Amino acid sequence: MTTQTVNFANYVIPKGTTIVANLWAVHNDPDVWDEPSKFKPERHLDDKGNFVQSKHVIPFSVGPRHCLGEQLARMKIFIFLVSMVQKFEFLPDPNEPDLPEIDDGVIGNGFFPYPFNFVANEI
Ligand code: HEM
Repeated sequence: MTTQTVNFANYVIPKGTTIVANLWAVHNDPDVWDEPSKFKPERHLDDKGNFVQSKHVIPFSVGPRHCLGEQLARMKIFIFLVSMVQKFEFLPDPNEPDLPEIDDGVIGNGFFPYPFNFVANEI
């Protein structure tokens, strides 16, 4: 929250305004990412297939107010996803095979895809 009125890039931000960083814009910056709205996990691999960390991927934000729960969240997401893909095969719902576009969704506190159904078959 601004503690005083701020002049920034031709905008006047009044005292007491809550500021939220637009991390979606960072993750979809066409100056950094080739076709940012396309699902291309290989963009994070080098030519030997090793993962390459990028300073432009900041879902937990950066700086003094970055997420305090980052390590816990990363561990939980890893354990959850690995457990799921070890036990299930995920397939599109045959009754609704068209998945929503990856860049189409609802903007709020984050950017969320529209709901869709899928089938999980136990392996
Ligand atoms: C995928 C999961 C999560 C994501 C993507 C995420 C993301 C973020 C982001 C972007 C911020 C900075 C918000 C801002 O601009 O002020 C933040 C702050 C924070 N997060 Fe998370 N978070 C996650 C999970 C968690 C968990 C599991 C915890 C606690 C158990 C947590 C605790 C916090 C706290 C305490 C702050 C405030 C830090 C401060 O203002 O100094 N987060 N988080």
